Amino acid sequence: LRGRGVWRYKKLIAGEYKRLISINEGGTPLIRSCNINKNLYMKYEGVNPTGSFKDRGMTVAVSSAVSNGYKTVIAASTGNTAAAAAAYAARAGIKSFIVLPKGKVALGKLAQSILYGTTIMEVEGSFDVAMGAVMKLYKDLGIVYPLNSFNPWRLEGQKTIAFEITEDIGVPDAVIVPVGNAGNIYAIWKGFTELVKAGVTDKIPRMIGVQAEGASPIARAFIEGSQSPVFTDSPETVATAIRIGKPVNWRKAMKAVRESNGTMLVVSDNEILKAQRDLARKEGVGAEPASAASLAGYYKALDRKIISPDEKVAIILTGHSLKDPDSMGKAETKRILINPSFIEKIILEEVN
Ligand SMILES: Cc1ncc(COP(=O)(O)O)c(/C=C/C(=O)C(=O)O)c1O
Repeated sequence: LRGRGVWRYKKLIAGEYKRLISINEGGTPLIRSCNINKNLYMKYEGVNPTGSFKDRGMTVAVSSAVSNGYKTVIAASTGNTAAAAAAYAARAGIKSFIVLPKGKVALGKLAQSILYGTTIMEVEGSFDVAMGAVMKLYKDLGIVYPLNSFNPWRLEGQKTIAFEITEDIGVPDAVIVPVGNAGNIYAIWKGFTELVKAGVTDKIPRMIGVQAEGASPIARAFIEGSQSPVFTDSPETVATAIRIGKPVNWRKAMKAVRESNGTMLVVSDNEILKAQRDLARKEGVGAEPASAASLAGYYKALDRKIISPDEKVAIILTGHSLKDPDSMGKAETKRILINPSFIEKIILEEVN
């Protein structure tokens, strides 16, 4: 394997692997902002093989599955876990099943899952109905290997985001992560704590989790200071990747945020869509709405003086814009039907 990406850190990834299933995931660019704030860095996970950070966890989890003789993997998903599970299972030559909330998965992710040839099972209701079914099934059947982020090997892969950021810019003052099922914020925090334990670094960034207003059980609990979240059966947000009402890893997320002296923030769908346009139109970076929640969270953190403009901050852009064409269509831009002879006139009007 080339010396970049997730398996560059093989020695720091727990577990023994007879076989590595890799599509050269990881090693993603950390892009410095040029028009929002020079102290802001964007970890662009959209350039992973299936277009989201999920590939980092999937390479480890599927390598673990095949190394332990599993021939069948399963995952509930809002879309990105599904696409990644399908791709890595295909590469491993094993069968994959994904369970999706019917009609609630962004088009790009559904199309990917179809292309990769997984078996798609759709359920009525939210992602949480799918998650509940998978949890029950793998406990009862035992013949399928679960790929959701309660699977520790997923987190072993995703923690490499922390290693790469540290190699690029050192330990930031804060890291802002969009939170759905809540595995990723914990995995990234775990990565930073392991670097301190290994004596490589001497500080942990403040971990700031961002949830969408209509799907924010953990953020609300954190803000209200209550011990456990109030789950919802009907999460709602344009950021369909994080439209999760009963996050399985909520305890882990709370631990990461509390122990890093971080916080949780709630952002509205409008703030998410504005942030998505800002990423594209100020930085040239195309991200899906859930990813843009981290920029919306950055704006809110600046506004509330949770972060100061001169602090070094990394935001995790978890998925590519192509995942969710419908959300891009919500943006507006000038689009005119013209007679070709008018092109010069229009351009001269626009640029003068
Ligand atoms: C683009 C994007 N951004 C953020 C998250 C939240 O990460 P977690 O808090 O670790 O869940 C997801 C999660 C998606 C799924 O849970 C799934 O694909 O089933 C995502 O796809």
